Amino acid sequence: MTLLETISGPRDLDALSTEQLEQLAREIREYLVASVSQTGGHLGPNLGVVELTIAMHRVFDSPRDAIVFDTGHQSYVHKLLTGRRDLSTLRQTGGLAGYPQRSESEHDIVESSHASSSLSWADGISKAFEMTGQHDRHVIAVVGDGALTGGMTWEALNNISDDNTRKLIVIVNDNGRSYAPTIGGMARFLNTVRTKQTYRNLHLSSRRVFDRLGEPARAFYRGVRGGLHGFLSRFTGNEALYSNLDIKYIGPIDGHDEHAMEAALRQAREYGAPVIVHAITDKGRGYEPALRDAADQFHAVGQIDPETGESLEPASSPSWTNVFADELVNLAEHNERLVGITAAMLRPTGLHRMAERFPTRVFDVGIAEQHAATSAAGLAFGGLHPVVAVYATFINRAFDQVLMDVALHKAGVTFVLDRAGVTGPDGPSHHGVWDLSILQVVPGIRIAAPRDSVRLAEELAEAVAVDDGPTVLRFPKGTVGVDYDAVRRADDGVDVLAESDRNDVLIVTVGPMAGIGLAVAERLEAQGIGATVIDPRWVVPVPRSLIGLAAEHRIVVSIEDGIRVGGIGTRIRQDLRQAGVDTAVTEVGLPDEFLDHGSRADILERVGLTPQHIARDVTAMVLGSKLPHARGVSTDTGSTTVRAGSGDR
Ligand SMILES: Cc1ncc(C[n+]2csc(CCOP(=O)(O)OP(=O)(O)O)c2C)c(N)n1
Ligand SMILES: CC(=O)[C@@H](O)[C@H](O)COP(=O)(O)O
Ligand SMILES: [Mg+2]
Repeated sequence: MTLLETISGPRDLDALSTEQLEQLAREIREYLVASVSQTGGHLGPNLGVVELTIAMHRVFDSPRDAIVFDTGHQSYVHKLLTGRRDLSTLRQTGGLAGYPQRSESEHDIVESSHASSSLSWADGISKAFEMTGQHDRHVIAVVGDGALTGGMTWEALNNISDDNTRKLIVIVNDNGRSYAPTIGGMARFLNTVRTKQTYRNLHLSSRRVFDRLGEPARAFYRGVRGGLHGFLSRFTGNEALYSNLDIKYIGPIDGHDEHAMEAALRQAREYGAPVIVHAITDKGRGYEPALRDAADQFHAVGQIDPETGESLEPASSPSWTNVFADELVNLAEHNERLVGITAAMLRPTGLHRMAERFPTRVFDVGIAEQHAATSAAGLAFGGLHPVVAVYATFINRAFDQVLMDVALHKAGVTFVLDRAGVTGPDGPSHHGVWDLSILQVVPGIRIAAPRDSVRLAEELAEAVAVDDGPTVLRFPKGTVGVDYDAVRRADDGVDVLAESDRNDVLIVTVGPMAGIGLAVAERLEAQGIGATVIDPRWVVPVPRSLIGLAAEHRIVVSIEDGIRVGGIGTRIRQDLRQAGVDTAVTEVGLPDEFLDHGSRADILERVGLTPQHIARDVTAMVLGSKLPHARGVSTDTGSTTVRAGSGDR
C-alpha cells in the first residue's frame, strides 16, 4: 500500500514524518503523471504545488479553515488529500471536475476557473468570519503569479490591507509563468526575488552547513528556514511591494521544501492579520518533459505518453485557432495597422504566430481582459486596428469596457472569441455560451460566426476592415471540419446552404451549427417538410434578406451554440415582429443553466442540440401538434399562428 492510499483526509497528514512527507510528495507526483497523462488536464501547474498543498493542509484545518484556489486548475493535489484519490474520471462526463466543486467535497469553495478572483473571495469570507464571531477560522488563498496580473487581485489587496484583524493568508504560488513567462512590472518584481543573489546565497550556504551536520541539524534548518527567509527578506527589499500595503510579507520560501513551507505557514497562521507568503515553485516540477516544455511547461495537456510527454492524440484537420492564426498573419502582412492583444494566452489563442512574424505588433497584457479591451480602444484612437483574442467565456469580464470604451467611442476593434459555445471538459465556467447574448446589446456592434475555415478567413478580413465600431468573430474549440459551400449568396452576404421546393421551414444556423442545420433539413425533407437552410455569416445586426426569407416561410428555426435566452434567435424574433413579419420562430440553443463538464458531444446530446432532437420538435410543430418542451428550445407560437399553407414556392 502506498502512503497516498492511507490519506483519506487532511488530518491523516499530521502524523507523517519528514521522510514520509517526502515519500508522499514523490507518490503524488508519480500518480499525477500516470493519471493526468491518460485523462488530460493541468499537469504542469499541479506538479508545481505538491509540497505547498501538503504543507497548507498540515498547518490549516480545512474545511473549518477556508481554502480558496485562484483559477482552480491547480487543485488536483488538494483533491487527492481530501478524499478523492482516484482522478481517473477527471474532466469526463459524470466524473471529477478539473476545478474545485462543492458537490464533490466540503473542502471545495470556488468553482469558477476565471482567474484573479481568489483574494476577493478571501476578503469576503474573512469579513464574514469576523462579523459572525468565528475568530478562530482562517482563510487561505492560493494565487499564482499570473493571476496576480489580474486587476481584481489589486482591488482585493487594497481592501484587505485596510483591516489588519482578519486571519487571511495569501500564498503566492510564484512559478514565474502564466502559460508563457508572466509579463509586466509585477512579474519583474517577483522575479527579482526569485533570482536575488542574496536569497540564493543564503539558501545554498546555510543548507550546505546544516547538511554536513546530519539529520537533526537538517530538520532544524528546514524548520526555521521559512521564518528566517521571511525575516531576512525585510533586509533584501523583497517585501516592499506588500509592506507598503501594510500587509506582512513572508518569503521568498522554497515552495518545494515542505518543511520550509510549513514553518512559514505556521508563522503566518499565528500572525493574526493578513499575511502574504511568497512561495517560489516550478511549474512541472519533477517531470522532465514538462520542465523542458518551453511553450508552457505542460500547463494543459491532452493524452500524452507518460514516459516521453509526447502527445498521443492523432494529428487532425486544422483547429479553428490555427486557421485564425494563419489568416491573421496573412492580413497583417498587408495591413500594418493590425496589432494583436492577448490576455496571457498568446499560444492558446494563436497570436503566437503573429508575434513570431511581427514581434512588435503583439501585446501580452497579462490576465487582464478589461485592460485589453480598453487599451485596444486607445490603440484604435491612435490609428491602429487592434485584434483582441480571448476565449469567449473571458469576454464576459470585459463587457463594460467593450460597451463604454470601445463601442461608445466607435472604436474599430476586432474581438476574436475562441472556445465559443460548449467547450466540454473544462466545465461550466469555461463554456463560451454567453457572448452572443451579452454582446448583441452593444450599440453598433457587428458579430460574425464563421461556419468553416473559408468563412473564418472571409469574415476576419471583413471585420478588420471595419473602423467605426467593434466587430466580433466567434468560433468553437477543436478542429474545423468540412467546408459548407453555399448554393447562393444574397446581396447582404447571407449564404443559402440548402433549398427545397416547399417553403415550410427556414433554418437559420449560427456558425458551425450549419452542419446540424443541414442534417435537420434532410430529416424534415424525409417527412415531406420543405426546409431552406441559411447561414447569415454576420448574425448581428440581423441581415435584411433573412427578414425577407422569413416572411416567405411558415416557421423560422434558429440554431446557435449559445444560450437561447437573449441569443440570436430572440434577436431574429424581435426584428421580425418589428418588421411586421409574423412567422413563428423556434429558437434552438443552450438552456440558461451552468452546464457540467463532459465531452462536447455528450453535453450537446444532453441539451438536445442534435439533428434528431431538433427535427423531431420542428416536425411536431409543423404538423400542428404541441411542441414537446425540450430543454433549450422555446417556441413562439403563442402570439402567431403557424402559417397554414401550401408551402409551395
Ligand atoms: C480571466 C481569465 N483569463 C484567462 C484564463 C486562462 N488561464 C488559465 S490558467 C492561466 C495562467 C495562470 O497563471 P498562474 O496564475 O501563474 O497559475 P499557474 O498556472 O502558473 O499555476 C490562464 C491565463 C483564466 N482562467 N481566467
Ligand atoms: C485554466 C484555464 O482557464 C485554461 O488553462 C483552460 O483550461 C485552457 O483551455 P483549453 O484546454 O481549451 O485551451
Ligand atoms: Mg504561474
